[in-house]
Amino acid sequence: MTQMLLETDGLTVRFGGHVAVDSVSCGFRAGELTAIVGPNGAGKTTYFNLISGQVTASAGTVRLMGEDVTRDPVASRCRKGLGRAFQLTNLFPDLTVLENVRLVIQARRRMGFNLFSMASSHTELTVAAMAVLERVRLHPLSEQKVGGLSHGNQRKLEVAILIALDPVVYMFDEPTAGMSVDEAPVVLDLIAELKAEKDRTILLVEHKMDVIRSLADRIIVLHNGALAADGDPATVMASDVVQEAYMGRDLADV
Ligand SMILES: Nc1ncnc2c1ncn2[C@@H]1O[C@H](COP(=O)(O)OP(=O)(O)OP(=O)(O)O)[C@@H](O)[C@H]1O
Repeated sequence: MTQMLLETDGLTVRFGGHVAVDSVSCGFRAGELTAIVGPNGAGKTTYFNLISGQVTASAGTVRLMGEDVTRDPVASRCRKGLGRAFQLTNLFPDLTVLENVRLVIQARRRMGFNLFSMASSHTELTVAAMAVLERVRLHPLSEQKVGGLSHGNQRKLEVAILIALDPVVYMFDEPTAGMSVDEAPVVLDLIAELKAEKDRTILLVEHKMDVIRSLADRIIVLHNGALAADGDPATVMASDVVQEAYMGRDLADV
């Protein structure tokens, strides 16, 4: 059986008396893109926050390649291979697009700053950073300051930074939100390329059905914080649970 890269087991968080994520047990395999769907307030973002470490679990576990990371802070999970697009954008607005990506590659390789100043390593890092920028079609803007980028290009840069980190688990929160119609396909094609690499797993919180249809191998549905459905897209989309959830009726009646 393909290895589970990420697993949550009984993952739960309570905010006061409210259970935002309710005992979610789920495994994510290499080569699989899982869309996480559900109505507003279902717990999708909170589930992502629990996995990436922004929110601490009240109960349950998160395992990354078999290792329990439930108590690890965000940065530690990131080093161990968990990559979430927005959390990584500690972008330096006064540095260029290229410099931002180059710093991430440098940090990943744990090279010292003295090495950075050496011409050979600097050139090698630049080549690697440019290759990443070409993948997101940002290479023509490599010398632009990040602070001056359009919203769509900043989102692309988030994806570039994520690729530069080379995680085993990619987490995307509505990756094309706010992008123009000609910008979105670049990011969606890139996610499809990452999926084709087969040795990663990709989690996608997404509301747009056309995006889900084109990319997802599997859909999980959260409702009131709990796992309401899990399976292949055709079956899940046709299920009562999804039909009812998206029509806003109470799932308790289904
Ligand atoms: N820090 C918090 N403190 C208190 N309640 C919270 C907190 N974070 C989330 N919640 C609540 O948990 C529930 C789940 O919220 P969450 O944002 O995860 O839903 P979602 O499925 O991502 O919704 P949307 O699609 O609107 O983004 C909501 O009722 C929300 O109000």
